[in-house]
Amino acid sequence: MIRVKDFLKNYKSTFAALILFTFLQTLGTLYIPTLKAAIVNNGVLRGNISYIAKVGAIMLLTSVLTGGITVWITRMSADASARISRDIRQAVFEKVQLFSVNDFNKIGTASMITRATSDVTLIGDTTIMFIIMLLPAPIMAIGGLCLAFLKDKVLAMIIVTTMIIFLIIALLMGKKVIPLFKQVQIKMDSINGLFRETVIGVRVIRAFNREKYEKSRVDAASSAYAENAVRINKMIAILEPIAMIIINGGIICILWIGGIRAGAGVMQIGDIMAMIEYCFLILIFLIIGVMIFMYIPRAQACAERIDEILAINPEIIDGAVIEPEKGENAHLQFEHVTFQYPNAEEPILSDITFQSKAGEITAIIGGTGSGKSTIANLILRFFEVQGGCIKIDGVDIRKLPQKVLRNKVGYVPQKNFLFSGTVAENIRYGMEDATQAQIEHAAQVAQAHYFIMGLDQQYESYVAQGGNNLSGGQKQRLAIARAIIRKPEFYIFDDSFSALDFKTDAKLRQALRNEIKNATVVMVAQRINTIMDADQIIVLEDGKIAGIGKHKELMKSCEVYKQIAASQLREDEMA
Ligand SMILES: Nc1ncnc2c1ncn2[C@@H]1O[C@H](COP(=O)(O)OP(=O)(O)OP(=O)(O)O)[C@@H](O)[C@H]1O
Repeated sequence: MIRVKDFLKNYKSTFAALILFTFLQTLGTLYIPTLKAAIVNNGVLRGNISYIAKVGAIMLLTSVLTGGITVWITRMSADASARISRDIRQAVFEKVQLFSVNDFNKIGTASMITRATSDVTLIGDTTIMFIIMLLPAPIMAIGGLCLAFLKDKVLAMIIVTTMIIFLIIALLMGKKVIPLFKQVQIKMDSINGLFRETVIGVRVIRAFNREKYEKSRVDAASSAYAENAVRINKMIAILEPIAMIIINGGIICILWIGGIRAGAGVMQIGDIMAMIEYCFLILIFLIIGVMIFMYIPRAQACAERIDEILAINPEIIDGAVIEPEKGENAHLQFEHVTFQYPNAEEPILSDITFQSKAGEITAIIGGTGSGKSTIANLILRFFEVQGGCIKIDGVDIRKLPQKVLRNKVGYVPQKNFLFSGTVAENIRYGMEDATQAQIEHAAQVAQAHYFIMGLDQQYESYVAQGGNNLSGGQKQRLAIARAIIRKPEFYIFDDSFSALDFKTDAKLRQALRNEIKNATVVMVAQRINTIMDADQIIVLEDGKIAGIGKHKELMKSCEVYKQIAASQLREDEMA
């Protein structure tokens, strides 16, 4: 199983180069106070101008080199951060493409979005902050202390003491802040979830005047997030002045004891200056390091959340049969299919058996919640059956690669979903290389051409995300055109004509008849009028087949069908 840390391993050589250059940059930074001390001790105090010029030139060169290295490190690390985030995001996206609906439910849509966006960014950013801000801290501390001990052991001990005091305070704070950091992304999940719901459901919220209620829910989630952030920031805000007090305390001690030692002739003025700079550099780098260190558990939590996605073994696995052979077998067969949703107490479908030949229309009708859409979803293998099997040309669909299976199907879902883009792009979604003529033909069959021509920019008119700038019937017709353009072997219309008026419904079915001659059609419907001329009608009741046959047969033999018909048809139509 691939994990987040494996993506970091791909950048081993970049990290090695960054570590090496960070080491050189830190040494360069430390070398400057050493040179300054030499200038003061041997140049300024002795009036040796040529020494000042010589060492000054070395100092200038060191500064330029260190600056150059810093620019390189910043550029390389930003580059690596962006690439790491890209790699992780791509892997998450690829993995998610294999998920069944159940697999999606294990994480939840809102959390999935937070993980694929802000969690990934945070991992990339923290990796880089780790290299350019945290890594120099120990190098600076060890290098700085070595140089300090070489100059004067007593003053070096002052630096050690300030470091220890600072680290104890940082440790105590870390214990409080780190758990708060771990909470941040979880709180972000709930904000994302609520925002998503309120944006998608904005019309219902307004229609029911529930803005206040929704606002209170969003406010509660945002306040929880803000509270957490405020507590973190308060801690960090305290850390900085404390660190400055410790640094300045250390510098005062160095000046005081250094002054006494310089007076006694044990050390020189330049060395005291160098010690002050070492103390300052070590502690500043330690403060930055500690702050970044506190971010690491948050990034770790993000990595664990992404690992959770990458670790999910997709419930639905591809089979190895590439193409079922067409023979004597029915095009579509359901054999004693039983299905139960996860966490449901009872099966939604029990012992469903029927078959359909190429060129036939099989309609499914039944009460709300009787399992009609579930049958459609099972053909597409969005879920796995628990008992029996579904066959295409005699081959169990579990033996087919999902791509092969779904390439055969033109699916019009119950909830029509369109993508942001143009009308033409939305129809072309069914067939990538469709020509304009094919697009227009599909739209004509779907009875969409007329309304498209009435739009401002016709086939180039803009469709908003989810198709929100179109009416229900217009969306439905575009979704039908998107399925028709595929010229598939199977059509699944899941209650796809419900938003159409009777006249358009009839015209569309007439046009479809000619278009789908050799295809197998499964048509879920609520209206008897829509399915009356189907080759076979399956009547579902509580997930079981209550009757199967043509309209006239069912009107005689199936009580459930008769009841549905009686509720929808006039007496003369019933007769
Ligand atoms: N993803 C799911 N998880 C759990 N239960 C589900 C899920 N989808 C549907 N169900 C349940 O399965 C039953 C059948 O749902 P299905 O959508 O197949 O009914 P339907 O006959 O198409 O209904 P309708 O005509 O109202 O669309 C319902 O009781 C529903 O609550």
